[in-house]
Amino acid sequence: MTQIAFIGGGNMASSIIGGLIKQGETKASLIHVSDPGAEQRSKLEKEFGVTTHADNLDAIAKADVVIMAVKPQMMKEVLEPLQATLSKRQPLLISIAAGINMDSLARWSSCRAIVRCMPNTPSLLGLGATGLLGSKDVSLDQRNQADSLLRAVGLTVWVKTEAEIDAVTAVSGSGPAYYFLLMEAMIEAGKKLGLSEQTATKLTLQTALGAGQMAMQSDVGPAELRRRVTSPGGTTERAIATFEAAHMRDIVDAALKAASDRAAELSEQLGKA
Ligand SMILES: NC(=O)C1=CN([C@@H]2O[C@H](COP(=O)(O)OP(=O)(O)OC[C@H]3O[C@@H](n4cnc5c(N)ncnc54)[C@H](OP(=O)(O)O)[C@@H]3O)[C@@H](O)[C@H]2O)C=CC1
Ligand SMILES: O=C(O)[C@@H]1CCC=N1
Repeated sequence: MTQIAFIGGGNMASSIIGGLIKQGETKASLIHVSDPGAEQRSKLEKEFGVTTHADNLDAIAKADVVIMAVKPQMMKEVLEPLQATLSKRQPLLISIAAGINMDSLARWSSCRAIVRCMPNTPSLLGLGATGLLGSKDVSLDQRNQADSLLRAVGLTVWVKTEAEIDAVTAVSGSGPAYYFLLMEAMIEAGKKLGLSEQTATKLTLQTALGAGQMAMQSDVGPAELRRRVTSPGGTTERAIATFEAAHMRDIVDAALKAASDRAAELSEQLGKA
């Protein structure tokens, strides 16, 4: 049975661990997590029943799959002390870090089989979206292993280049935050129009859920679904005209370009180390 080590047990690791266990993809007893925070370790143990370690080497001792879930800025200093062990054991190394390229991961870990992936936090609910990219030495079995781990927590999409991983980061890795921002803004606007915070929140969240489900289940695209809400001469038309006049599409375009550029910039800066 596949033993999985998570190096770093923060937000994204917790979302994936929670998803894996809830979806029954793996048993908690097969998951080892290392994190420097004693409080964080105890939270992970209580919440998910996984085994935790303060020392990263203890977490990877028997791992078949090592999932690197530390901040990009920490990756080099976390991987290098593990290099001798990783080089000897050659587990499948999966990195979820934004902006750390294959070349850096290979240099710092000495692993041959590497999968770079970009998940997102709704993985916790089994509703994640993950883009994956395999190194040339990843076997078909290892690709399938990475795919089934991430598929257990949502949708998976394989891409062919690191630039595409940066684009995935901009669209779906960071994406939940954009929707949360829109929700925050709608709640505030609803309050200004006289709704209580509780009512504005309930309506906003249910509308987001409904719109998402409808877009997923519909045989027509978002543009047509939007058109069906927009009665000629009605209320939606005025709201949409206001968004368009404020160049909302240009704002979204610029925001996603900024996220993707930042991933490439991190890759360049941190890869030099
Ligand atoms: N959050 C998200 O939505 C997404 C994040 N990612 C990627 O996931 C990675 C983690 O991000 P996120 O979960 O948000 O960040 P967090 O800060 O929540 O998690 C990182 C964890 O790593 C721990 N850590 C720090 N130093 C070490 C070390 N030496 N050894 C082991 N663990 C260590 C941190 O502990 P402490 O806090 O005590 O320093 C923290 O608990 C990043 O690379 C990010 O790019 C990818 C997709 C989406
Ligand atoms: O903000 C970040 O850098 C990470 C990567 C994608 C989502 N969170």
